[in-house]
Amino acid sequence: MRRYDSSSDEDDIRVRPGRRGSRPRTRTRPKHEDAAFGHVLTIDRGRLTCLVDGREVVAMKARELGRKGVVVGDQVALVGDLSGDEGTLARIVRVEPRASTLRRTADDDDPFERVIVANADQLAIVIALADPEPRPRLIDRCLVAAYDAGLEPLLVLTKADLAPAKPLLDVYAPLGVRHVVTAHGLDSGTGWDAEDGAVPDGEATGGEAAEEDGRVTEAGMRALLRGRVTVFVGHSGVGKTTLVNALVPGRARATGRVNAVTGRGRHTTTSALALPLAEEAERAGAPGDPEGAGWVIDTPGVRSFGLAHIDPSRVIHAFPDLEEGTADCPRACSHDEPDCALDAWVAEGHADPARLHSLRRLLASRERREGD
Ligand SMILES: Nc1nc2c(ncn2[C@@H]2O[C@H](COP(=O)(O)OP(=O)(O)OP(=O)(O)O)[C@@H](O)[C@H]2O)c(=O)[nH]1
Ligand SMILES: [Zn+2]
Repeated sequence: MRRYDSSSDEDDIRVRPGRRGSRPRTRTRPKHEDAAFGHVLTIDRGRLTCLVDGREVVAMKARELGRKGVVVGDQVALVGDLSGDEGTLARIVRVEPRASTLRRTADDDDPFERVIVANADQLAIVIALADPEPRPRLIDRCLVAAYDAGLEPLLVLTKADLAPAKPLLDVYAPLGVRHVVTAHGLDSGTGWDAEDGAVPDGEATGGEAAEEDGRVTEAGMRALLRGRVTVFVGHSGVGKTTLVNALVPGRARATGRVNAVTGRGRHTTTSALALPLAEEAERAGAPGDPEGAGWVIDTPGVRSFGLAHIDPSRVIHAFPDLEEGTADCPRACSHDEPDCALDAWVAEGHADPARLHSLRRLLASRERREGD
C-alpha cells in the first residue's frame, strides 16, 4: 500500500498541556489507567457514539480534554458507564494519536480548518458517469484533499449502464489513480474481479478494466476495502447510498442509537458515520473480528472540500517523480510560474509531461470557482 507522509499532522495529536506545573501534585487527575478503548462512530450535537468491545456506547468529551477536538474515526479512551444501556453517558478522557487527518475548510476563504475524519487511509471518490454528469474539477479537488491528507484515492465510477467510463478514466490515467466501475450497486459485475492482494493499479490492471469497462464485483470491492478505513465522498445522487448499503446492509442499526438520544431523524445528521465491514464468515452468521474487514466512513455532509489550508508541497509529495525536480524551484514556488524548475525537469526527460500537466491542473483546482 502506498502511504503518503502525514508528518505535518503533528499539531493535531498534541493534546493541550496539562497544568501539572502550576498546581499542587495532589490535584492532578488520575491517569485513567482502567479506561476502555473505543472507536468514534459518529457524532451528533456533542454526543459521540463509540464502539467499545462491540457495544455502542454514547459518550461526551471529558472536561479535561479542553478544546481538543474528537472526530469520527478517532481512537479514544473512555471511562464511566460503558454498559451502552439506554440513557447512559460515558466520558472520553483521551484521544490517541492520529495516523491521518482528513480536513476541510468550510469555504476556501475560511481560515479555520476542521478535521472531519481521523485515521482513514483511503478516500473513495464516488462519481456518476451520468445523471448527474461528472464534474472533473470536483474530482480534482477531492484528489487534492486526499493527497494533502495522505489518503490513497480510489475513484468509484457509478452508473456505468448509462455512460462509458473510458473518457473520464483517460483524463485520470496520468495520475495512476486506482479506480473501479459499478452499475446498480455491486452485484451485477461479471467482468473484472479484484483478488486478494491483486489491488488494481492505475498503471497496471486499471487500464485494462477501463478498456473493457469491466465492472467491479462485490467481492472485488470488498478486497479493496479489506483491512482499511475508507471515507466515501460524493455528490448527491451519484449512488453513494446504494453502494454503502450494499456493503453494509445493517447500516440503519448504527445510526439508531444516536437518534434515540437526540430524537432526530435518521438522515438528518451531518456527521460522518463509521460503519464496520463484516468478514465473510461473519456475514454468513459466524462470529468475526469486527476490525478485520475494514471500515467504511459515510460522509453525508462532505460533498466538496474547502482547500484553503492545502500546502502544495504536501500535494507534490504524492508525485515522487516530480517532487525530485522541484529542488531548483524558487522559494515558495507555486509550480505554475515561469521560474518553476519542473518545466526543465520534464523537458530533460525525467518525468512524463502529462504528469506535470495533471499536477498543475490539481493545484489550480484549489481556486474555487462557481459551480464547485
Ligand atoms: N442507472 C443507474 N442508477 C443508479 C445506479 N446507482 C444508483 N442509481 C440510482 O441513482 C439514484 C441516487 O442513488 P443514491 O444511492 O440515493 O445516491 P446518493 O449519492 O446516496 O444520493 P443522496 O442520497 O442524495 O446523497 C437512485 O435513484 C438510484 O437508484 C447505477 O449504477 N445506475
Ligand atoms: Zn516549481
